[in-house]
Amino acid sequence: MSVDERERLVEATRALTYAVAVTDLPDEDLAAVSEAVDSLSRALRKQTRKRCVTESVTAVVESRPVVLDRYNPAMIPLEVRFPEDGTAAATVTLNAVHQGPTDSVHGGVSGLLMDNILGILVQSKGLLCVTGTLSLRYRALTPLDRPLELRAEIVDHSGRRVTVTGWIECGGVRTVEATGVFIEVPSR
Ligand SMILES: CCCCCCCCCCCCCCCC(=O)SCCNC(=O)CCNC(=O)[C@H](O)C(C)(C)COP(=O)(O)OP(=O)(O)OC[C@H]1O[C@@H](n2cnc3c(N)ncnc32)[C@H](O)[C@@H]1OP(=O)(O)O
Repeated sequence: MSVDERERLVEATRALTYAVAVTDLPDEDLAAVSEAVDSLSRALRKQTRKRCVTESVTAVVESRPVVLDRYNPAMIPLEVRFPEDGTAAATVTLNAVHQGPTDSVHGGVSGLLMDNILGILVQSKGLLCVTGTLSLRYRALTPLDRPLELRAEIVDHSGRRVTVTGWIECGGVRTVEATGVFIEVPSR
């Protein structure tokens, strides 16, 4: 399967996940759809690999946007830009699939987004790190179906510890603040 065809399949699968989450069809119609989905799963599993396709960490170059989790339908694809001020930025809109409180983003999903944008910023500086500690402050509910602005900036680098802060804003309102301590690890 070419990479573009894989991306198309992943996008179609995300659309299916959304449709499953919000469908209001009666049970008798759902039974037929379930059979069709089972049949697609069987077709795909005729040939498998052990892990999801991922981009190489070394492919991350600051100043060139990267797309995280492009090929994993269970994750949120995130196109990250690297502005000249040394930060990382991304815009994403989430839907019912990622709901926590009514009409709002699940707090764990916000944590995932923060970990990813903080982590990719560190990676973009050529520092191979894992997340040591991630702290989150939820200042307000983060809405679904509206563009969210994500940002990250490095505030300290001492020894193997890189400290990064970040936030999520919607319509100028900051809803989540994060601080991550990333620890440099030897390249594997
Ligand atoms: C083109 C497209 C390309 C795409 C390409 C994508 C690839 C790019 C994706 C990037 C976006 C992903 C971002 C997700 C990133 C994860 O999700 S990583 C997964 C979650 N994290 C983990 O699983 C980490 C598990 N923990 C560990 O492996 C180890 O505990 C650690 C963190 C390596 C530390 O162990 P260690 O090496 O034995 O460290 P140790 O000697 O005890 O301490 C070293 C220093 O770190 C400090 N430290 C140790 N642990 C901690 C801690 N937990 N908290 C704070 N400080 C700590 C110590 O205080 C010490 O500090 P100094 O005294 O040197 O100042």
